[in-house]
Amino acid sequence: MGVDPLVKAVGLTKRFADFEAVAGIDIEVRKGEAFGFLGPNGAGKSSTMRMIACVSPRSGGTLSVLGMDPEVDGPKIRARLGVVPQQDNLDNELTVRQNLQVYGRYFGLSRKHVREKADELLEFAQLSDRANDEVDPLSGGMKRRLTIARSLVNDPDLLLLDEPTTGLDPQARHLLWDRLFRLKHQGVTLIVTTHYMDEAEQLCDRLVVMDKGTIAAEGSPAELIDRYSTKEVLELRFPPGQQDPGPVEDLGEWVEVLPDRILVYTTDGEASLAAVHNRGVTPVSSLVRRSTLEDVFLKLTGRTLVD
Ligand SMILES: Nc1ncnc2c1ncn2[C@@H]1O[C@H](COP(=O)(O)OP(=O)(O)OP(=O)(O)O)[C@@H](O)[C@H]1O
Repeated sequence: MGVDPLVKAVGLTKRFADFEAVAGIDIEVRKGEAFGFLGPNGAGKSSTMRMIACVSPRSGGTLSVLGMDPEVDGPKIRARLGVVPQQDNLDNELTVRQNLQVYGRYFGLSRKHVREKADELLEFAQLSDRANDEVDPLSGGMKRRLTIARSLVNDPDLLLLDEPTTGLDPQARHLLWDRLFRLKHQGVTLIVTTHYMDEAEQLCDRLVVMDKGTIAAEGSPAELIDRYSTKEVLELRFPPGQQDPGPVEDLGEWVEVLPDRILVYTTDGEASLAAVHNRGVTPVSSLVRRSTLEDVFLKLTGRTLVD
């Protein structure tokens, strides 16, 4: 017998006037997994997250979160969620520690409990040495870690993260992923939205590829790559205006022509590259790499994730 999913949506829809931002999606998030919504800006990821977070009513379909209906039991559900919004909304006039403590008090937790929890979370967020500093001068990465720490004050059953690393530099992103990875290993169920394929690959056990309010595909990162792409990709760059795919069209299973490069989808990148050279075709540069979720998105939609 299966365990009931923490989130179950059937035909979930969000309309703004006559525009359908979420066009009837079905999802199931299971306990303990890291579930992702991968898609470009405007795909409907945040709109979906806001319905799950019980801050935006659905326009149609059914939705169950932690076994309850957000329309009926919004406050009860919210008390058991941790929410990391796209934009940090920390209180800049309070110290790092006070941000955690004040938030904990909202949940009606005792002062003693909140004090101990704050110490634990400061350590987790690697912010113990900044505990008494104000929030404003912190780096973007530190602020994000504090927002995540704050979302954990009530020991949530489900953590929702909307674009957790957008705007952070690579080092800050890796540090954040490491923290989220730890949470995952502690058994926290995560739902993440992202338009970064590397983030989805790093964090998600299972994800849906979202585009224009609908779900284009669902699976683990490896399954999706296996189903919608080839093992390897040969990237070729040509001088501006010379992106004619003709000479390489038959060197892989299929070829995608982007404004700045040609992608040859192939089982053996080095063999395809050798064939390119044998034909006397000379790209400015070439690269053989493994397939990623970006390739999956391109195959499914004909567009790239990040413009
Ligand atoms: N309050 C609103 N009123 C009208 N349209 C909205 C509103 N909120 C979102 N939309 C539209 O709904 C679509 C989906 O937006 P949503 O924010 O859910 O996408 P997203 O995938 O999360 O992208 P982003 O990462 O940019 O937030 C967009 O076209 C957006 O303009």
